[in-house]
Amino acid sequence: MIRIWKMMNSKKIIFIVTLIFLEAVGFLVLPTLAAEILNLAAQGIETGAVRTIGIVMIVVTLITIVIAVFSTRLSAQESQGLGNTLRKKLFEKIMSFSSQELSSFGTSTLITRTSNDVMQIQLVTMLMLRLIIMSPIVMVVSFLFAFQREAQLAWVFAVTIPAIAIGVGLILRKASPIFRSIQKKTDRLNQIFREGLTGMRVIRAFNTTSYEEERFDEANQDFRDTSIRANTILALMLPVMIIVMGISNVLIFTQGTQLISLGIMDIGNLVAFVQYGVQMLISILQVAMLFFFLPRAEVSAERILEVLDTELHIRDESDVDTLGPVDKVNLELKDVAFGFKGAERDAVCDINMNLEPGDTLAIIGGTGSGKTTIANLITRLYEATSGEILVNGKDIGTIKQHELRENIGYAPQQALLFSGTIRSNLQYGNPQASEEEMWHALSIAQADFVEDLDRRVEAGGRNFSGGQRQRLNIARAIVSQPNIYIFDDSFSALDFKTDAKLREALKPETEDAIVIIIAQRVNTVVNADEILVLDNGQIVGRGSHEELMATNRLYQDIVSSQTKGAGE
Ligand SMILES: Nc1ncnc2c1ncn2[C@@H]1O[C@H](COP(=O)(O)OP(=O)(O)OP(=O)(O)O)[C@@H](O)[C@H]1O
Repeated sequence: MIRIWKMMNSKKIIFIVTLIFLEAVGFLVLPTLAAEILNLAAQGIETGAVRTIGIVMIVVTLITIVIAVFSTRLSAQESQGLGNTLRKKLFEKIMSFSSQELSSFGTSTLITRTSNDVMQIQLVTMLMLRLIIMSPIVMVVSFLFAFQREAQLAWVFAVTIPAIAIGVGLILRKASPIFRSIQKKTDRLNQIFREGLTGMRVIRAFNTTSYEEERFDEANQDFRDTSIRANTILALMLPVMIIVMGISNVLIFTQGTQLISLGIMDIGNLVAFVQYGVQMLISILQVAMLFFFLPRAEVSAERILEVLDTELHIRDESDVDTLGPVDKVNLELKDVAFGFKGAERDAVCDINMNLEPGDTLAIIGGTGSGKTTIANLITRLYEATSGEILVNGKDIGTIKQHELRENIGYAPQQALLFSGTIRSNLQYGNPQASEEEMWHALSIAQADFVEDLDRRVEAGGRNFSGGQRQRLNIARAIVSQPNIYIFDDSFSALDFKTDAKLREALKPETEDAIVIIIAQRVNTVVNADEILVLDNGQIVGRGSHEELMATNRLYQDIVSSQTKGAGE
């Protein structure tokens, strides 16, 4: 928590503390002034002095109110600002995560950490700035004022303060672990809710809606019961406070009236003393309240720092090399292998290829044979476990990730669009793309369904069909005019005719570029300069369509299974 608080502007915090100090002194001076009025009135002293003190009280109150409003506003600004900084840092960090880090956390918890956990920190920071700073000041100043008013009654605090401290301490001990667990339960609730939302179609198709509802109800009830338990314990604070205040007042009044009857004490001082006593007890209670929220915020802080401290698996080294502004590149993979953490065998191994500008390479293979993994290795979304991937002779691990990816136009297997417009989606590929370039890319991608670049795109592109999304993804890759095109199963939803037309239109566009086409369909790969046949992560055949037809058993099987399928 301290590490997170250190992210705040220390000068502003000092300023806020000063304002809060003035605010506390302002409010606490009032009982003393009121006591003076009562004392003067009891002694029958002329009204002029009483009026002067009254005016001073009004002025002090007004100034204190202005300070209070100002300091509350600044505290809110600072705590909101901290939330803002945390969300920004988290977002930037998560955006730099590789697939490995993303899957090790999971999407739900990352969302909870960026939203709910940050809100907990904001809340506690606001409380901290107001209560934790205000309360000790109020306690000390109240004690000093009370002591100055009547030193002989100050012993009452020796009874009441330990009593409230013990009561609050016991309650805290019981409640803290419960508050800690609430955060974990929030996570679980979010996870189930998210799974339910994203998997809604599958849930309906498999008729498992009631099972999902039960799962959600269980987590929801668990969350509710824990929250009720925590709040029930929290509610004990009030009776503790009332009892201790009652005891405090009885002691002060019985002792105070004796002192008054003995002529040692004035009536005004007794009233002021009672008010200071109440202020002190309220301050203790306020600090205690903060301790209720603190364990939850502490857990939130740990969870946020866990994300921020995650060591990036793939990152730019400090002495990064540069490709420079190039309009042609060659790409070489030398004995590349990659295995997922914990997997029994490598997802791909012994991958070799050497591609020059203008080359078209196709990769074909069954499900899970490692095609997408190769694309992810070239784009450096995965880091090769061994071997080298070279662009213009430079290892991609030594080039800035941003620069590497500037040279790659990638149409992923799961065509993804962002909420916005078709224009904004195409500009993801190239922010400077002109209207003409965008229409040109759309026409190559055979996206003839687009009539308006400003047509709305819903989140994930859900208002487009799978095939339309694919074509827009292809157009986005073309708009970026890269030196390396990677189409990962991007033509699978296109009919044979459109697939052929698209590849034909793409040819003049990619004369100086490397094109890698990943596909399961023979028609899509048949014209490539070279076809790699992948099986279980290994290249089991390479050559042109004709060469493979003559020599490669697996390729022959794929072709015959597809021609049979087409003939049926
Ligand atoms: N995140 C992951 N964690 C662990 N293993 C994975 C992960 N992603 C893929 N794999 C495994 O790696 C292997 C290669 O997967 P890859 O996605 O490259 O196959 P693919 O040839 O593209 O398949 P498809 O044509 O079905 O998309 C598969 O055996 C798969 O189970």
